[in-house]
Amino acid sequence: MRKERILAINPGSTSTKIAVYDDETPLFVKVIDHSKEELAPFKEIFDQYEYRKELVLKTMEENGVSRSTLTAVVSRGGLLPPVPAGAFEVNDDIVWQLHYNPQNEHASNLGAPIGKAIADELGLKAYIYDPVTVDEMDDIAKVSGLPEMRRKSLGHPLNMRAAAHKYAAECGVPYEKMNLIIAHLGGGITISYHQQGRMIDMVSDEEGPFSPERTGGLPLFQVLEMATDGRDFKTLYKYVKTKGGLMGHLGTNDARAVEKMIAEGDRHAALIYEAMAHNISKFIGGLATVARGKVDAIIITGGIAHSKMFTAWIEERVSFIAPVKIIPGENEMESLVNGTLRVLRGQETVNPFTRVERP
Ligand SMILES: Nc1ncnc2c1ncn2[C@@H]1O[C@H](COP(=O)(O)OP(=O)(O)O)[C@@H](O)[C@H]1O
Ligand SMILES: CCCC(=O)OP(=O)(O)O
Repeated sequence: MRKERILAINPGSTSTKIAVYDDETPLFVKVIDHSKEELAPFKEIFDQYEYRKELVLKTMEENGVSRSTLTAVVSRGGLLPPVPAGAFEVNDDIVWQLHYNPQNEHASNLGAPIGKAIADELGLKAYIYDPVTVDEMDDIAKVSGLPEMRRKSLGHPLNMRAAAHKYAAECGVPYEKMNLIIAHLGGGITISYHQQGRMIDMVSDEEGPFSPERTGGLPLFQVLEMATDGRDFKTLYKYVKTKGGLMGHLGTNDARAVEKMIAEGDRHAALIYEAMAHNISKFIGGLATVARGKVDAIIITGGIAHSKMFTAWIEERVSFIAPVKIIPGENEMESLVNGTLRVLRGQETVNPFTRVERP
C-alpha cells in the first residue's frame, strides 16, 4: 500500500495543535498554547491567519519534516452550515464560507483556509473531517419552543464519532448497528445520542450542561435580564463561552486544578465540580428517553474522562441505563488523520460542499 504522510492542523481558542503522521503512526504531535496576551492584538479570528499558518510551517521545520514530503493535509472543520458527517475536500466555497459567513466565530474556522493554502503550494489536496456542524439530527429533535428558532447540531462530532467507532470495533459490532450515548467532556461539553450510526439528537454549549469554561443552558428569565442590560451580542457570546462553568465559579478551566482544590479541602470547589457531573448525568438520562431506554452503552470521552473522581460521579448516576465505557482524551488529531486515510485508500468518498449565503 502507498505510504501517506499527512499534516493535521487543529486551531483552538487557546492552542494550535499540529501533527504529522506516516499512515497511522505519528511522527510528531505538538500542542502550541496561546496566551491571552499573544492573541490580544488580533481583533477578529481571521486576523490570526498568517500568524497561525507560519506557526504550522515553523513547527514542521523544527520537527525535521520537509513540506515536500507531505501527501495530504487535513484540518479540523469549522462552523460551516449544517453538513453531513465524514470528509470534505477543501474548495474555495468552504474557505469563503468559513471566512465570510460561518455560523459563528471559532478558531477552528482557520483550519481549512490554512490547510488549503499549504496544500495548494505543494499541489496536494486539503481535507476537513467531521466538522463541528455535522448535522444528522432528526426533525423532531430540531423543534424548539419558538417557531422562529430551530435547535442546532453544533458540537464535537469528530471525537464522538471516533470514540463510537473505536468502541464498536472493540465489541465486534458495526457502529451502524448500535445505540450509543456519547459524552465529550473537554473545555466544551457535548452529549449526543447515536442511533444505528446517526447522531440524531444532542446538546452542547447552547443548551447543555455547564463545562470547564462555558455556561451551557441558563435560567431563561435571568438570561433575558442580562441580554437587555446594554451589553451587545459579541460581548455576551464571549462571556458565556469563556467565563462560565468552572471558570466562572472557581476561576480556572482546568479540571485538574479543581481536583487539587478539592484535595486541599475546598468544599465549594467540590460542590461545583460534582454539580457539573450531576448536570451531565441529567442530559445523558434525557437522551436515554430518545432511545426509549434501548441504549447499548454510554461512552465518556474527552480530557475530563481521564478523571476517576469525575467519571465515577457520572457512572454512579447513569449506569442503570447501560454499561459505561470510558475512552479518555480528545483524540482529534488521530481522528482527522484516520478519516483522511480512509478517503485516500478509497474506503470513503468525500461529500460535496457549495457555499450558502445564510447558514
Ligand atoms: N487527568 C485529568 N484529570 C482531570 N481533568 C483532566 C485531565 N486531563 C485533562 N483534563 C481536563 O480536560 C479539559 C480539557 O479537555 P480536552 O478534551 O483536552 O478539551 P479541549 O480540546 O476542549 O481543550 C480541561 O479542563 C483539563 O483540565
Ligand atoms: C464550536 C463548537 C465546538 C467547540 O466548542 O469546540 P472546542 O470545545 O474545541 O472549542
